Formats: sequence, C-alpha cells, structure tokens
Amino acid sequence: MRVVIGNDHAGFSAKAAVTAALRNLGIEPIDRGTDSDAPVDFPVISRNVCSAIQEGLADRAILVCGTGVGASMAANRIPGIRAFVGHDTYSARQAVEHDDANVMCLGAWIIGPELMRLSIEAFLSAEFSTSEEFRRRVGMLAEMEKR
Ligand SMILES: O=C(CO)[C@H](O)[C@H](O)[C@H](O)COP(=O)(O)O
Repeated sequence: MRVVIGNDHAGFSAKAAVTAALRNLGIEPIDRGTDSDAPVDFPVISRNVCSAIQEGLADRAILVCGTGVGASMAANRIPGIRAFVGHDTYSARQAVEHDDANVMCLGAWIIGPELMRLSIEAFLSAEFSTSEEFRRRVGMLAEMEKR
C-alpha cells in the first residue's frame, strides 16, 4: 500500500504520530505536508496530497488539519477523491468497505495520537466490498463528478 500524507499548520503537531503509525505498518509515506506551525491554506495541502493519488503515485492518503473538516471538504472537490473524517475506527473501516474511500482526514485538535493510530490501521487494512450495491453507489458518485 502506497500512502501519501499531508498536513497544514494546525495538523503539524500530529505529523510525527501519523508517520510513526505508518512506519509501524511498514509504510514509508510520501510527505506533502508543511513542516512548521507557520500558517498555510488547507486547500493547497489537500490538492497537493490528492494529486499524488490522481497521478497514480499513491493508493490512499491521510490529511491532517485542525478538525479534519476543511481538509475533507477540499479533498472531496477533487475528481476521483472520496474523503471522510475518520475520528472513530468503525467509520475508518466502513468508509473503505462501503464507500471505497481513498482519503482519510484527521483533526489534530480533536483526537490524540493513539486514536489516530487505530483509525489509520482500520483505514489501511480495509478493502472495498465486492457487493454490487456498494459498487453501484460509488459509480453514482463518479457520475455526480461529471455534472
Ligand atoms: O481545521 C480546519 C477547519 O476544518 C482547517 O483545516 C484549518 O486547520 C484551521 O482552520 C486552521 O485555523 P487557524 O486559526 O488558521 O490555525
């Protein structure tokens, strides 16, 4: 599994924990986040991170901002991206199994490193269901992008 990560200034404090959680899984992430507390705009980070998926350089992404919300809003405006806020492990798994999510967003102001680790593990170990109903719905999302 190839993973790209990114964070704005509000998410910078969580970067080390996210990177450590990935390395613990044997994954060395592509890092497109900022490396300080100096303000940067989360849409820029979301675009740079998600472009690695669009270009086929990564399979999934993890974005961290203050709440995870802004990063998710930005990511979901990018074609081919299905992003969600993954502050519980149930959602982190089901977002992939039912909705073929490829970007998980986390809020450094909301959850701590241990829950981030558990959500990351749930997100990355999940696989999209083979059920026709879920594939039909994800196909509908793709159709909505074209309008
Ligand atoms: O958390 C967020 C809201 O969804 C944003 O992505 C930013 O991280 C947040 O707005 C940053 O706020 P700041 O006051 O500029 O630090």
